Amino acid sequence: MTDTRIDQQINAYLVGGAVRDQLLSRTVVERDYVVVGSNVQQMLALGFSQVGKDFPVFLHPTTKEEYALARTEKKQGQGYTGFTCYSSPEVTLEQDLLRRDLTVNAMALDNQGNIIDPFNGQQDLRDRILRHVSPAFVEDPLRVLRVARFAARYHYLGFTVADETMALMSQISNNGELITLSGERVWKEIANALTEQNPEIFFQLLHQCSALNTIWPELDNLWQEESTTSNFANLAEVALANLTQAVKLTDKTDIRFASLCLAIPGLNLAASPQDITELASRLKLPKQTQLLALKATQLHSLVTDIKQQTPQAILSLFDQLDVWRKNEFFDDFLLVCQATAQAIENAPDQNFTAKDYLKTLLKQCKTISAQAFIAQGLTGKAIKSAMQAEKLNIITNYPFPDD
Ligand SMILES: Nc1ccn([C@@H]2O[C@H](COP(=O)(O)OP(=O)(O)OP(=O)(O)O)[C@@H](O)[C@H]2O)c(=O)n1
Repeated sequence: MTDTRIDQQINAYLVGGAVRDQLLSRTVVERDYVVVGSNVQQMLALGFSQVGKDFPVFLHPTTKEEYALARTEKKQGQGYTGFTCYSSPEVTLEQDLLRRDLTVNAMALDNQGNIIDPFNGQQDLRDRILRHVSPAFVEDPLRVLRVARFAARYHYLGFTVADETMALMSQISNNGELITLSGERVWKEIANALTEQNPEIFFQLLHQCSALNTIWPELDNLWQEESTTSNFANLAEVALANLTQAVKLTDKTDIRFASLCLAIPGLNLAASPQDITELASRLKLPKQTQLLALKATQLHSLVTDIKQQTPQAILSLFDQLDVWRKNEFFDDFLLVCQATAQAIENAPDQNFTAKDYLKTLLKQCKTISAQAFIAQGLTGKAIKSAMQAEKLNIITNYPFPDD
């Protein structure tokens, strides 16, 4: 509910993603406003609370939506943080829109429903083009990742990046500006891109403009690595096919991320878990994301070659995945294996029997409880040994079914 008394006293415009998504008939998740002709004192007097520390952003007293004073930005130092913001009642709406990244993000809507569109964002929306607003685009290297992310999000609508914008993205990347982005920022963009409908577009574009080379060189190298399967020209195609299949199977970022990791040869070896750890510290991966990528790269081949596994190897797989305590983690691990297996076979709808087999086995193994052995008088380590033996027995008596 908006408070009309407050809204009548300021000159506010809906801006950015909300206008863009409204025009695309997509659900608007967040509404941001720009306020023209006001100042900090007036906003506070109207009951807004200030939240921005680098520039004046306020929360509306009733809706809690974000209202920022119109501002200009000027690049000072290197990288993402080197900006000076200037806000004053004289800064116009057009000046505020000019500092923005893409024309489709640089439109405003007034409270009468009029669209203010000085950079032809509506035309670019109709033409399905992501185009930068001004040469100042290059002042913020994060925009390289943002544009790739928007391209991934709107790919299903036919959006592409304008050639001249791609040229600026390459320029930023080749000038080494991406190094100034913190691991956290980069991971945030990657994680967001992974939630989109076509995240493979994000990585493809970042490769094309030479950004991937800096932010995730191990993945970028795959474009040079030949694939051993005839379905794919190089390992990058394998990685992106894994990801595309993972997207079909799940919304979970961790699974989608791990499916990409499986195509990276260095990470694929059980003997080199430190590779993931190194990647994790560089990209500031959340613990769970790291753990799934690590376990999936180390252990997925046991599932791919399930027919060759001894009962001991299967039990060891269960133990290493801590399946006795972590149901959901095991399910996630199996989905990573499934995505890769189906992608490699180029059979997205094929049954992944290894998953059903392992889940059934696990269910049976979980019926074994310590109680029965305690009742037999066993104590301490003997209980654990007896339980392991019983689990092995179950696995031995339930081999993987022949085709
Ligand atoms: N590096 C950035 C970040 C933001 N913006 C501008 O600030 C607006 C709001 O930013 P944000 O909320 O991050 O993006 P949205 O466009 O709302 O996108 P999303 O749907 O992902 O939230 C953008 O539309 C854009 O006009 C920008 O120009 N450059």
